[in-house]
Amino acid sequence: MFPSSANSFSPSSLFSAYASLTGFFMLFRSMLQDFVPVQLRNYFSRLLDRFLTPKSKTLTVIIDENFGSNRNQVFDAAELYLRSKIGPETERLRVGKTPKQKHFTISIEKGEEIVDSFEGSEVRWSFVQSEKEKGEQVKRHYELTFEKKLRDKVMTSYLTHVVAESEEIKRSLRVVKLYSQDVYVNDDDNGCAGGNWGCISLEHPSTFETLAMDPAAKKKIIDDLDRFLKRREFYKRVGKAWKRGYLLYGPPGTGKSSLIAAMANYLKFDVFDLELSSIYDNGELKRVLLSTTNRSILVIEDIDCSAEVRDREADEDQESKKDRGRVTLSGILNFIDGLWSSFGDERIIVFTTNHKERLDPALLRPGRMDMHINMSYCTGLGFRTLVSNYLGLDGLNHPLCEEIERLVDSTEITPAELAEELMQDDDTDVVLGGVVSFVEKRKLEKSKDVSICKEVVIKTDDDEKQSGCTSGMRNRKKQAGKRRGRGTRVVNAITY
Ligand SMILES: Nc1ncnc2c1ncn2[C@@H]1O[C@H](COP(=O)(O)OP(=O)(O)OP(=O)(O)O)[C@@H](O)[C@H]1O
Ligand SMILES: [Mg+2]
Repeated sequence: MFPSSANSFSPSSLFSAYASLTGFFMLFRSMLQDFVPVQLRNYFSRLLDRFLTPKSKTLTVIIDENFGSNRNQVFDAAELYLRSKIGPETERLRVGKTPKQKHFTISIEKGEEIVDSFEGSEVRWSFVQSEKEKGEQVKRHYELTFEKKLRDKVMTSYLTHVVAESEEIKRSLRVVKLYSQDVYVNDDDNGCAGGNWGCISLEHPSTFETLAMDPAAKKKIIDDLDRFLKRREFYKRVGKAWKRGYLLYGPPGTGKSSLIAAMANYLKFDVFDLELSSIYDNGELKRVLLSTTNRSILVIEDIDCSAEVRDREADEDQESKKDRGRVTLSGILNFIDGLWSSFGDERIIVFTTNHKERLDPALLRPGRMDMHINMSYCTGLGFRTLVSNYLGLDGLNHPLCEEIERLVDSTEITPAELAEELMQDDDTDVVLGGVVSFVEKRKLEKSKDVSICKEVVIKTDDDEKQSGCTSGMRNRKKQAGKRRGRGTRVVNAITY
């Protein structure tokens, strides 16, 4: 039927060979359709495909936007993670912003590819979005492509890394909230948790960089916070609630509230500002505290000014008389390290006071508050930080700064007072000249004050006892100026 050699091919013989071959395949196909079941036919067709299609060395993982009826956590994590991987080779991006967002949100456009490397291996991401059909929702997914041999590494370590990194990014983008019982706004769009707390965004600009404080003490606090965050497993192992307590004490205007804001901005923890005087009794305290959220800082300012929590023995007497309708120190201690302390995770509790000596020893006993931080009068180094904050100046570069630092070191003057002086004029020389006269005047006043105090020492003590708390926290702040210059000089000391 076929010619024996290539030389003997003629157009007519070729045509007849082609016709008979085609006839054979048509006959074979109709026999196949008539006698071979469809499943077997499909099987052979797939087998043939497998042998004929060249083998791919890569694997592509599809990450859909939704997982069942829920959002797919890996998709959301990839969306955030890939924002940080957008490089100069990307040609099309999407940008957007809601009225409440502070920053633009940038994401990759469909069809764009991003190359990422992880422990020396390369993976490729691309974003795919289906065209919108009538009545259908747009479907979006990421395709993650990598060499097949990397399958285990990508599916375990790499995806875990993507999720962890995205959590970190989320944390850094988070807007910190300030919760209070006195605020009636509770804007869910703003990410406020429910409960009986009102909430606004914490716009306090204080950070550890802007805080005028002894650098060593500042570092100790930052290290302590870092250690606390990393110790989830440790707290579990030793059977302790994952909490940390700080007692901030020192004269008015030395930065206690600023330090709390700096902590919140550093950790991206919300702040719950608890005004004890607005709480009716221990029962309400319990309800209020239980509605606080994880990763938060509970602040009780001027703890010495809550008369009920100054003396626990008196509390106990009162309790025995079934005197209800007030918050007691025992009620608070129960939440610090009593049975109720184990509620929630990653909680920080901060108490502030201007009069540590007036606190109940039960509050001060070792282990109750983990760190006692003395926020004291400004030091020369602290002044240098203020100069950089307020004048944008390296203190070493101005001839007056050295003199002021020396003066500040030997005078009891608060960072708040110096901050006020540093805002008096736009001209740096005028401002610093003003600071010199202000500090010198204070020094003089102080030396006169000491001689007067020596004469009327008993009266002054009484005054001190009566002043602080009875006038209430807010009034006390107004009095702060009058009481400037009192107290011992311990510079930002920390005790555990
Ligand atoms: N250590 C500091 N570093 C930088 N700025 C400070 C510092 N201390 C005070 N200030 C400035 O003074 C203002 C008042 O300080 P802050 O409210 O933090 O003091 P406080 O110790 O909480 O006072 P009070 O005991 O009256 O509550 C701050 O807004 C800030 O501008
Ligand atoms: Mg304060």
